[in-house]
Amino acid sequence: MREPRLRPRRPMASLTQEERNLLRILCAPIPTLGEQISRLAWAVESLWQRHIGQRELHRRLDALRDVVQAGMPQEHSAPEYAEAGLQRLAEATAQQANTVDFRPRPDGGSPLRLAAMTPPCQTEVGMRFRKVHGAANDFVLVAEPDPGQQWTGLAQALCARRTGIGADGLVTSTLVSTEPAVLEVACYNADGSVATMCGNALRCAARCAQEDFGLQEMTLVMAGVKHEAIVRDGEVRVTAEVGVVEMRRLQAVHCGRLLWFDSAYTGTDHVVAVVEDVDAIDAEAFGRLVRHHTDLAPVGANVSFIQSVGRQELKIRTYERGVEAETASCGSGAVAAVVIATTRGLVAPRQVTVHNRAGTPLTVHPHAERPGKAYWISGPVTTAYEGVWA
Ligand SMILES: N[C@H](CCC[C@H](N)C(=O)O)C(=O)O
Repeated sequence: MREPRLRPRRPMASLTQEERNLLRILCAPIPTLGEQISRLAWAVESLWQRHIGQRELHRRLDALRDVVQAGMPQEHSAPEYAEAGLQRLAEATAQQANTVDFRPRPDGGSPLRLAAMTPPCQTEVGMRFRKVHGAANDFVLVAEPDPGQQWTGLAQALCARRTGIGADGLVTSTLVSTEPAVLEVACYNADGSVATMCGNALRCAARCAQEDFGLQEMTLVMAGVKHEAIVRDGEVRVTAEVGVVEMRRLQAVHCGRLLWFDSAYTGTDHVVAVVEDVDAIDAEAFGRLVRHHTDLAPVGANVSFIQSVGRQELKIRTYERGVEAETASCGSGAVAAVVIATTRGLVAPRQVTVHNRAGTPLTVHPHAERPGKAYWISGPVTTAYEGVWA
């Protein structure tokens, strides 16, 4: 009988890491019944956390939303609410537009005559402009513009930071009547798109109307919507209308955590997320991703991150659609932030100070006659310089 040839045993130390791992698995002691039960319990628990837990979380959030909605007017929870809201806003807009008197005035002060009286923007050397900013949201403002001018391409050229004047947007302002004082104001984003509402642009237009015509109180019509404006004590305030508000409009993942964005229409589209620390957010990169979120397609939205920093105080950062960058402040965004913060119970429905990147806070307070439907946005406006675009 042949002797079995025994291979010399390799000492453990000479085994490779892979072999050692394999050995550990093969030689693992059979788990006791107790261990088997606890492993099963662990698997069930992690399954619950991952799937059922999420569902439970959503159930609780929905229940919470039901509680919040129970306190809201009945119509807000109906599915038709969003559509009805849009309809109401469209009607209100049409109505408001109709009430602006563009007809020639009996005293002969027709809009045309007024425009002829005011300094036209075109000079022999080029187009006169002012560089104005409302809490560092900066604009090229053209007063009494040429009515035949096409603005899309020109807005892009003027707003270009390296090759133009550089601004977040272009504002044109035309005096329509003096009694009552009404101006037609248009705002174009830096990419040439039309902004249907821009709180800071309106504030800048009001300041320039005060400089040009001595007006202190006036109506500004932007995209067919009337806004009240008051220039007083170094502050300029304008009104913003609030349309549809939708809580938990969309969800996005930030640093592995789910973040809800609520939306509020304040003349233009805004989505707002409440975060613990606005400074820890890359508002430019994350804002851009959310702005292009499929749930917001095709128009997208302005994206704000807000933080509660005390009683009636919020901190905000805003990525602006059309500027396609983070801006230093945003008026309609501040209103959207206050609307959402009020709905979520972070602030009371009174005046709120909104601290922005500019370090020049805007204050937002409910319109006394239309609480919940309109807000005042106040803050300073500065004319940096004037020039001629040749
Ligand atoms: N900065 C503006 C908002 C501009 C909105 C614009 N980016 C748009 O939605 O097209 C403000 O002070 O209200």
